Amino acid sequence: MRSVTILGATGSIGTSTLDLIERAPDRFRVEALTAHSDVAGLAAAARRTGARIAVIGDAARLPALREALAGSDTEAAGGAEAIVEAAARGADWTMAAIVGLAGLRPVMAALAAGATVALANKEALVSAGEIMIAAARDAGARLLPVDSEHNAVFQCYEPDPARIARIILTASGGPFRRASLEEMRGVTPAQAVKHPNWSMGAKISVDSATMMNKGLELIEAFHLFPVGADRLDVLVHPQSVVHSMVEYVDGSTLAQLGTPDMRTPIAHTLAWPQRMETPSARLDLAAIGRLEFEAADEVRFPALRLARAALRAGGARPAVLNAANESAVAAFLAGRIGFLDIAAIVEEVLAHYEPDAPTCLADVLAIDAEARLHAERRMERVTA
Ligand SMILES: NC(=O)C1=CN([C@@H]2O[C@H](COP(=O)(O)OP(=O)(O)OC[C@H]3O[C@@H](n4cnc5c(N)ncnc54)[C@H](OP(=O)(O)O)[C@@H]3O)[C@@H](O)[C@H]2O)C=CC1
Ligand SMILES: CC(=O)[C@@H](O)[C@H](O)COP(=O)(O)O
Ligand SMILES: [Mn+2]
Repeated sequence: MRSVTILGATGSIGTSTLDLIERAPDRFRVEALTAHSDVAGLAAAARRTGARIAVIGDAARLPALREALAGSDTEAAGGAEAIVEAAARGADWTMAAIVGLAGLRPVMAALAAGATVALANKEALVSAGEIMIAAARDAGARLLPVDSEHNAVFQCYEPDPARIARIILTASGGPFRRASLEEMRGVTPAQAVKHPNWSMGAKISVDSATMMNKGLELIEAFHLFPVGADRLDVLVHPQSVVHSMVEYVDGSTLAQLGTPDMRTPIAHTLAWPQRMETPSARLDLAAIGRLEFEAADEVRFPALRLARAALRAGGARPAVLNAANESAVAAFLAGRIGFLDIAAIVEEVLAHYEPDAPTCLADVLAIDAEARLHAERRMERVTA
């Protein structure tokens, strides 16, 4: 029986992971579940799975969690530090599905404990790339990619960069794939979170709409698959059926296909190196009929250009890009700035804040905090 921990258990990835685990109670035992504010969702999941500990990040909600878990065998804890401690308990397999840089310290703690970490939380790897990869290597921990594109590449990847010509990340193009810049100017948060193919949390849905998601994924791929930035490409594929491709020097291109259901890549990391059954709908290519592909447009989607530049520049640029983007997306979702302001704010922060490359986790956290202050100052100007 394998022990599992789910960081971000109440979110879109977290609940898909729980769904798989709860279908196979004889194979998995839940060590820890964490959430930020959703006490009811966390307590219900802990009761269903018999989790050893449930942690709520917002410490003010710990009394409510204790009450919701009264009479159960699950221990309750609260606060950001308690999430890090839960991650460090060293489950056999840990799902990293906290959204944003808030997930970085828990991921690093899980890696330091030598866990196998299934990584959905791309923002952590984007910001702390080299530091996280080195930490995993030093602890003998394993990072398995959950993000659908990276999981697809992982399934097609022969780890010899000399054999790989290109890694091609597919992108749906998001809800505004065909929209003009003028049309995008006035879109609302409700329109932006309506992804055409995937059901996901609000932040990543907005990232898909700006295509910053694909930019973050380029940086994520750079760290997971060391073939060099020049061999990473993006291709728009509106159906999200081909999840990504690896082109080899002999002209072979391998792709992984499936219906857009994250339970498939999650199950791949949960059972790896074996396979397990999932309830994901099977692919019916005859019913789909045709698959379409087109080039990405970095003029209408400047976030992609900014992320590519940050990837090429390296150093602190990806951490600054990510922090500014997280701040701007939160402001957009709160109705404080417009949709096109997101990339504009990120570009301005990148232009005015150029710290040295981080060499440790504390550096990454400091750069992240400072970049958010820069973004906040600029957003105050936009909204004044
Ligand atoms: N959804 C998807 O299909 C995919 C997601 N990803 C990545 O996976 C990650 C999770 O995405 P998704 O599941 O969509 O996000 P959701 O917003 O649905 O869920 C986020 C989870 O993180 C918790 N959380 C939020 N803020 C904090 C915080 N400050 N401290 C601790 N926990 C926190 C939430 O708790 P609470 O519910 O209490 O707020 C929730 O459990 C993201 O990095 C995303 O980019 C990658 C590929 C696909
Ligand atoms: C499910 C998943 O992995 C998301 O990252 C998804 O890829 C988002 O779709 P976009 O291709 O629109 O960014
Ligand atoms: Mn993805």
